[in-house]
Amino acid sequence: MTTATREEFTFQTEIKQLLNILSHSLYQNREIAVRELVSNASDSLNKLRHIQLSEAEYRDDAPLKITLLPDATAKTLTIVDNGVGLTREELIENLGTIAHSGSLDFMKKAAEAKAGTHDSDSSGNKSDLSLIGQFGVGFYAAFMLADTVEVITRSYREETGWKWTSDGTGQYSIEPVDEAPRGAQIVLHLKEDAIDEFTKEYRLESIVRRYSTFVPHAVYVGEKHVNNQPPIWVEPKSQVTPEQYKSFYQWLTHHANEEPLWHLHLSADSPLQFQSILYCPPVNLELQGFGRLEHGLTLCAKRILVQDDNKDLLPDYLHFVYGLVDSADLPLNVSRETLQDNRLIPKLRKVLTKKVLDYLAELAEEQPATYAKFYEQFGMVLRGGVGVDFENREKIARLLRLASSHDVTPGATTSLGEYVKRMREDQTQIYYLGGPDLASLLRNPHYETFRDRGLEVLFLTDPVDEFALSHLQEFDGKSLVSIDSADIQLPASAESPSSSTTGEEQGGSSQIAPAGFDRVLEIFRQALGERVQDVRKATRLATSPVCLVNPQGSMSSQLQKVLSQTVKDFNLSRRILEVNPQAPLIGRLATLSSSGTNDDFIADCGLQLYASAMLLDGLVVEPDLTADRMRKLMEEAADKRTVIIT
Ligand SMILES: Nc1ncnc2c1ncn2[C@@H]1O[C@H](COP(=O)(O)OP(=O)(O)OP(=O)(O)O)[C@@H](O)[C@H]1O
Repeated sequence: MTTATREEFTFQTEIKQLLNILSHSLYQNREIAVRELVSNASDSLNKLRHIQLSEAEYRDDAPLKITLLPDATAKTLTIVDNGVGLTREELIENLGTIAHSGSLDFMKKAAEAKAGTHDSDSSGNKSDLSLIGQFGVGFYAAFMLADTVEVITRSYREETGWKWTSDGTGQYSIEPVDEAPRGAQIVLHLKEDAIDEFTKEYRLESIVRRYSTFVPHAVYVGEKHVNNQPPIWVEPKSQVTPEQYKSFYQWLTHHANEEPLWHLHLSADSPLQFQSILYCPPVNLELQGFGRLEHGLTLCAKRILVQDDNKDLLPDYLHFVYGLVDSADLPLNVSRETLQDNRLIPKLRKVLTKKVLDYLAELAEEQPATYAKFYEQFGMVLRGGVGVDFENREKIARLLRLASSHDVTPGATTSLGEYVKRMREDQTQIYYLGGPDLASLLRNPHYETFRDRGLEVLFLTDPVDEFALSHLQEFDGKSLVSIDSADIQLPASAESPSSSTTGEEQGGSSQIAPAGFDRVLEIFRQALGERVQDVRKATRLATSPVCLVNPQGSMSSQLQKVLSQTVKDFNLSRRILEVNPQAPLIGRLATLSSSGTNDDFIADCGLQLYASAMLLDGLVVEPDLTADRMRKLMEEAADKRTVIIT
């Protein structure tokens, strides 16, 4: 018999806010309250099972189970488990403060939904509140159904129990009780409008089937065992119906009414024994403004849950994959802590990663439309793997989809494999160019010669793709080069349609430079000084007067631009200014250079052409000097026009 008496406590402020949202705004989602309470009961049974495995004194013969007991007369629904239970301190700590991520996450989403920041869900047309059901609301969901909630509990470590009571407004009380079986009974004193629905056994059965079929413990409604299906991941693929795959997905993800984009059912016996079902959701919630999802994979040992959010079983660039992995090679009493040192995990990760990447390659080949949908949603995450997973980078590179000059229809993409198939026989490099959008890339001076010679260029409008390709360096034995770099080698077979654009270095006929061209180069060189590494005759321009080339081995312009915006004190590499002797402006400057009086004007043109070329790469240099020079050049041009008129 305990001597302590009833004590009153006040909820943490965040809980008061949470309770307020729950009891008012989620009427249509309130069946998830049952899911949350069953899930908590299941967690508690998992904890007890783990303790029983390692500590003999807590073992007994009672089967672990969860029971839902509706009582229409008492207007209650009670969820009973014989798990670990809670001590008085645990009641205060766990049910009086928000210390766990699920409820906090929920609060954030609910606040966003209220503010109308998101207006569509995964299917693109329902209210955002349905999305909220995907986040663990936790124990407080009980107040969606109940006016008053009682928790009668006894911890496995104690002889006597406790009763926690609250009406969900601001306070709760705790008092000792003598008679309490081990575990917890959550008694929901149902709200008037919930009594009818949540005291009907058939209704509760259907909720349990919908949300809790795969809970790894027996769930009863009254006397009836409701979730008595075998775990589908241990069944042969041929025995599992599409409906079962779907409901397992919905159970794992909490994404009610959603079908996965694809699933992968794996089974292996040696050298590793495991079964697994992996799923890809149809949409990437991270693209819809939700923060990074941290779900991980569910890990089981011989069908018994070990961890429900293991993030070591797949690399980060596959973190969008949901699923379950069950291995008989894993000891049952393994804990989160000892798992980190378990040598099986890296082995499983290696196999699972390979299987997912192989499956994606197969999907791309056999169901290109589904793969395109997948890539649209998750390509941005996947491609990050090129830079971090050395072992699989070629496999990931094969999965990339990029825009290309081969087909410039907006949205059209190609793969590196397809590019290589279209390459000329004597082409040794894969060409790419980064820029802000397709329209600017098509107008980029560097592209001119490739366009004229019919050489395909990959257009990278997202710097992440460029980072991926620059990490990759090579694909299928061909080096990947940005066409604004000096490392470019054009195939001899790609003779320009007009011999004038074929450069000396490429083995074509040399461009005939007008008299005075060398003098122009000299004046440009002097004017630009340290700004550039060199000024030289262009070998790759058709009509533009100049272009800036990145010296051998340095980063592409686009990457430098991104880094200069993000890295403090980033030094742009000095580039080479290539001057096109065939451009009318350069021809005219060459003629003017015969008289020394035009040197200043030619120097100004050189500086201005350099500033404009940098501008095309999105970089603004010396804005004050550039603006002054522009004004001066315009004044000169205006004066000339005045002379002509008068
Ligand atoms: N039936 C139960 N038996 C024992 N402890 C429980 C039970 N239900 C809840 N708890 C305790 O209360 C805590 C808070 O539960 P709640 O459902 O709000 O969050 P959670 O399950 O920890 O987190 P999340 O919902 O984010 O996964 C749990 O972590 C657990 O310690």
